[in-house]
Amino acid sequence: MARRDTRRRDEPIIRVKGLRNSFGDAVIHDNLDLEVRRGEILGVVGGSGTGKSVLMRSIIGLQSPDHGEVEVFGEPTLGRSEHETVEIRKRWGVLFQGGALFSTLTVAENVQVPLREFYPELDLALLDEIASYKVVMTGLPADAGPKYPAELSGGMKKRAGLARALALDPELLFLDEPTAGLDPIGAAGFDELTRALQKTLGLTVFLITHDLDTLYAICDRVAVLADKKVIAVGTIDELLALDHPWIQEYFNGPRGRAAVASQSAAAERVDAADVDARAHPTDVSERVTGQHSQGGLADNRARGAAGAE
Ligand SMILES: Nc1ncnc2c1ncn2[C@@H]1O[C@H](COP(=O)(O)OP(=O)(O)OP(=O)(O)O)[C@@H](O)[C@H]1O
Repeated sequence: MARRDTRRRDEPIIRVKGLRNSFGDAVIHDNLDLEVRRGEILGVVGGSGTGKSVLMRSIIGLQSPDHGEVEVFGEPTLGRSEHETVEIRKRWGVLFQGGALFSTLTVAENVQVPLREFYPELDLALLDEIASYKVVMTGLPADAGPKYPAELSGGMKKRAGLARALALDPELLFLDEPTAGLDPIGAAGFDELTRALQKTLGLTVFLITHDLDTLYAICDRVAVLADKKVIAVGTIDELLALDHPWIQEYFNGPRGRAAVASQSAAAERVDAADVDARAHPTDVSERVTGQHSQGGLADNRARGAAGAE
C-alpha cells in the first residue's frame, strides 16, 4: 500500500477554512480555521460541547457543514461523493470515542472491516495475517484476535479500535478522546503507544482530548476551541503566554500544574531510558508496542493524577 506523495513536506495535511456548523438554531462553529502540519501530534481541546467531535466529523466527511472549506492531503473533501474521496479516505484511520467496535465481530474481524471495504480482493489468509500484525502492533496479546469486544477491558478495546484505525497503514490518524475512561497506567501506556507509532510510522495525529497529561506528554501543538472557533494554536508554552481566561484556567489550574510536574519527572526518566536504549537497541515492533518501556511514564502519570486530586 505504498504511495508516492509529491506534495511539499511543509504543506499542511489538513486545512480547514471558514467552517460553519449548526444544528437548528445552535451554531457550533462559525468561521473556524485550522491547519494541521505533516508529522505532528496536534491536540484539540475545549470545553464540553465546544464542537471538537463535530470538527473531526466535518474533516472526515461524516458531517456536512453549512459552509467552509476542508482540504486533506491538499484535496478538497466537502461536497464530494464517497466514491470521489475514496483515495483520500484510504489514507486516514479513525479511533472514535469509546473504540466504536462492532460488538458482533471479533477483534480480528473488526480490524478487517476497513480492509474488506477498500481492498475487497484480499483473500482471507492475508486479511488474517494483517489483522494479527495490527493486533500485536497495538500491544494487545496475540490471542486477542478471536475475542469479542465484550471480553476485553476498556484499555484493550481502545487498543483494538486503534488496531482497526491502523488497518490501512494510514498517514493520518484521528483519535477522539483515546484515554477517556482509562486508569492512569492504561492512559500513560496508550500515550506512549501513540507517540511510538507516530514516530515509527511517520504519522500525523489529530487528537481530541481532555487529558492534560496526554497534552503535555505527546502533543507537539495544541488547538483550543472556544467561542465557536479555534481561538489559538501553538505549543503549550505559547498558549500559556496568551491572556485568555479559559486557556489560563485550563493549563494553570491544579490539574494543569500537576500535569507539568508529572511531565518533568517523566522527561527525566525518558532521558535515562534513551541512554539505556542506545546502549541496548530494540527492534521496531518492540518500539511500536511500547511494551519494553511502559513503566516510566505510567508511574509518573499515576503520581500526577494523584497530585491533581
Ligand atoms: N447530530 C447532532 N445533532 C444535533 N446536535 C448535535 C449533533 N452532534 C453534535 N451536536 C451538538 O453539537 C455540540 C458539539 O458537540 P461535540 O460532540 O462536537 O462536542 P465536544 O466538544 O466533542 O464535546 P465533549 O468534549 O463533551 O465530547 C453539542 O452541543 C452537541 O449536542
